[in-house]
Amino acid sequence: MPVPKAELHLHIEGTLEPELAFALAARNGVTLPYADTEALREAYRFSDLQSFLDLYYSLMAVLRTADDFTELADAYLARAAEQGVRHAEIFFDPQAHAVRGVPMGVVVEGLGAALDRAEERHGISTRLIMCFLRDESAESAMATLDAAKPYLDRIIGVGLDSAEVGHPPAKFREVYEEAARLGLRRVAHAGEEGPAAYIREALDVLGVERVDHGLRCLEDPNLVARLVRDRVPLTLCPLSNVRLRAIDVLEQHPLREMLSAGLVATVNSDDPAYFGGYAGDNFDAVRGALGLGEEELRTLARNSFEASFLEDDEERRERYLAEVDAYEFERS
Ligand code: HPA
Ligand SMILES: [Zn+2]
Repeated sequence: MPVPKAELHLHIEGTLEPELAFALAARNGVTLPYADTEALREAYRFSDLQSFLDLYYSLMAVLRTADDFTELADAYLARAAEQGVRHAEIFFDPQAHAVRGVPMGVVVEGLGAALDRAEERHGISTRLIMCFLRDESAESAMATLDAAKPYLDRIIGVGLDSAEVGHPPAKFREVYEEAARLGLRRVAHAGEEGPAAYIREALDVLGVERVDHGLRCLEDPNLVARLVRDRVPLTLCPLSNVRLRAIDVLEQHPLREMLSAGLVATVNSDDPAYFGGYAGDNFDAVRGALGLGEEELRTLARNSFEASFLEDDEERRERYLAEVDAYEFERS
């Protein structure tokens, strides 16, 4: 069994495997512009974030009913469990569904049905975080937050994703202020393709508690010092970074330097159906490419639970951490 871990950066729509996409397309009478799953996989060659997002949004056309979302989440949880995931904080993109006429309630109820039985079926505790699309307007984000109000018993926080450059965090100041008033946790993608200044802005203006990606913090030593001092976790996604060309090859991923610098780095899968691997695959890939040792892997696993939003269940967090401490790595 792989090392126990929490997954903190996972877009549920990015877990849509080609086989399920075609099955849902057939069920819902949607025609996909690909002959078969193989032809679809051929399209998974990305040059940057936008080239991925174009495909990611277009494939969502197959997700129509609450059952579709239940099936999607259940398939993810089954795969995650095989890879040692014990706790998952799952993103979803309500605006990408609302524009297609699939309302918030359908998405949340559908995902919720899978999450409700995740513990029993897959041994995974879960939380749900809704993301705003940063290339849409702040007004649209605010309307989305409003639409989520009947479902806040199921949603623990807000995030910010989609095309980063040209859409700095400050655009969403009021939305995040309102989210804070509602008692929601706050995270945001920053420093994936955008500059280190966006990471600072996410901290200063949006009050985020965790930074998704945060890769480019290394360009600003003062920012790194601050992230270390305040123990702000970064949810890194190594295979994603290679597929979206944020870095050239995995061997050049700065994860090891980040750990040495004392950053609370975590390893996650982002959009595993598109980027070549789930959480455990990301651990294995960095272990191989960077030659990480047992203590570094244990630190990554511990960090994932420490960075998780399990404050309402500290007993569980302690239990997971004890599992990590007791874990015996296979020598390779
Ligand atoms: O990797 C990502 N970055 C930004 N937005 C996203 N939406 C899904 N995946 C991503
Ligand atoms: Zn992401």
